Amino acid sequence: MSDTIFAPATAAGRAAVAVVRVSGPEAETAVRRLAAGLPEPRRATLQRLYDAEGVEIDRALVLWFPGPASYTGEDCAEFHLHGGAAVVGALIAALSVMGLRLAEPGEFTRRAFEHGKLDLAQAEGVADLVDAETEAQRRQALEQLGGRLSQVQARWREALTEALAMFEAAVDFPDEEVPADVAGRARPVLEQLIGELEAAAADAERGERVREGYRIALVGAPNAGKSTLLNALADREAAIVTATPGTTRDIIEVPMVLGGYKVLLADTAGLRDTDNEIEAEGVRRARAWATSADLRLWLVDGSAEGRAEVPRELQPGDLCILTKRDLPENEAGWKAVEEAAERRLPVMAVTARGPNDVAWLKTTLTERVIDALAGAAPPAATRLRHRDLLLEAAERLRNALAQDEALELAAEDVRLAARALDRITGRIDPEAVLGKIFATFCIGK
Ligand SMILES: Nc1nc2c(c(=O)[nH]1)N(C=O)[C@@H](CNc1ccc(C(=O)N[C@@H](CCC(=O)O)C(=O)O)cc1)CN2
Repeated sequence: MSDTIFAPATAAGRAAVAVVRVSGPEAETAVRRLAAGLPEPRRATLQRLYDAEGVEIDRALVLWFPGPASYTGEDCAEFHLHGGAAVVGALIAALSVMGLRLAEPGEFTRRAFEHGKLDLAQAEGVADLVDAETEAQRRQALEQLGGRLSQVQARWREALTEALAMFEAAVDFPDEEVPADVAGRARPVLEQLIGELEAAAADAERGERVREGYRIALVGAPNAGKSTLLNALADREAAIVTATPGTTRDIIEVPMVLGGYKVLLADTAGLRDTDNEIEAEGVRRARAWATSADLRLWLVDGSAEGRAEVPRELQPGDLCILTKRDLPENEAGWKAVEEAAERRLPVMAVTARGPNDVAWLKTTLTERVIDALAGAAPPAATRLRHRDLLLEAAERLRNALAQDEALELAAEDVRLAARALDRITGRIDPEAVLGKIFATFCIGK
């Protein structure tokens, strides 16, 4: 199998221009065979491309990036073709005939990682940037690609290396001139680090929300007006609306963008006891979605008789929305206001028929999303993978501190914490530890 890969870099479909990329040792040969010659490095050159039979494929812009100064670190070439599917197909066929192979997903970036052009966190930034649909996602991904997480990781890693050097010096050279209170000196360093790691792990949740969407659940009794409000907020008929209670059974998730952030708004089955197996499953799913959501809107038909049950999923900071404000307010509305006051939930009375009400609610939701996700700076950690590794590192350091006099065991815990941090950027550097010992303590001579 060839070590030289190719792939369309642009999406399939009708487009003015399509880009096909090639990376690997055969890239130069491929360009020479297809075009009249090798263009000057990194300079777009208009060339006629021919297949092995001498049939013209296209008049294209060809770019030549000799390694290692290329995206992947290998010899790379790009063909900027006319966007037709047949044009792309003809070039791909010609490259295949030469023995090059179609790249696997992410393989160009993987090669960039393997050649040290990017670390793992930056590679994730590339993936997130390609997926970015909102401004917030774009900013966050660009920070990660730019090495924000890598830089904080390097700072933590440095502190750990120093702490480890102290422990290892005390273990390996007990008779030398090592400061006797080595563990004592390492303690405040590790304590501070644990705090920073745990704070970054908590902040990673913000990063995950930016990537995946802030989740808002519409909950309440059947016929409270959840689907109508969802449609009004989404500005399209996403959910079926009928007068029959229990119409919505599955969860209807509508992606929206509020204030530059991705939001998932979910209409859920009306909460009630039911013998209908399908509806009961819908209620179970509604409760689960609502529990894990970032914000719940408790909808109550303010014009109804009786008293609406308070969903047990409600949390502090949720909103109570009285619907059908265009109808005369009734007992259900008054009772809900009382319940909301008791729980200190803000109340808004709206009608989905009134565009101003819908706009006002949207503004309120936008403020909530911004409050939750826009910090002073974008989060450094942005994925569950980062969060897990940060928490693992913090946990190892807590163990290290609990080792007390057992320096060897403490050193091992610190080493495991370092390994967890290394996995964030995907690199391991044990040489650095030894280097630090001799640099800081001048032992051995
Ligand atoms: N046509 C095209 N546009 C693209 C890309 C691409 O590969 N091709 N990119 C791909 O995702 C992004 C740009 N990222 C790139 C990152 C590094 C290098 C590169 O050649 N790096 C070399 C040289 C750096 C320099 O001279 O400044 C290196 O790192 O050594 C190229 C593109 C977005 N736009």
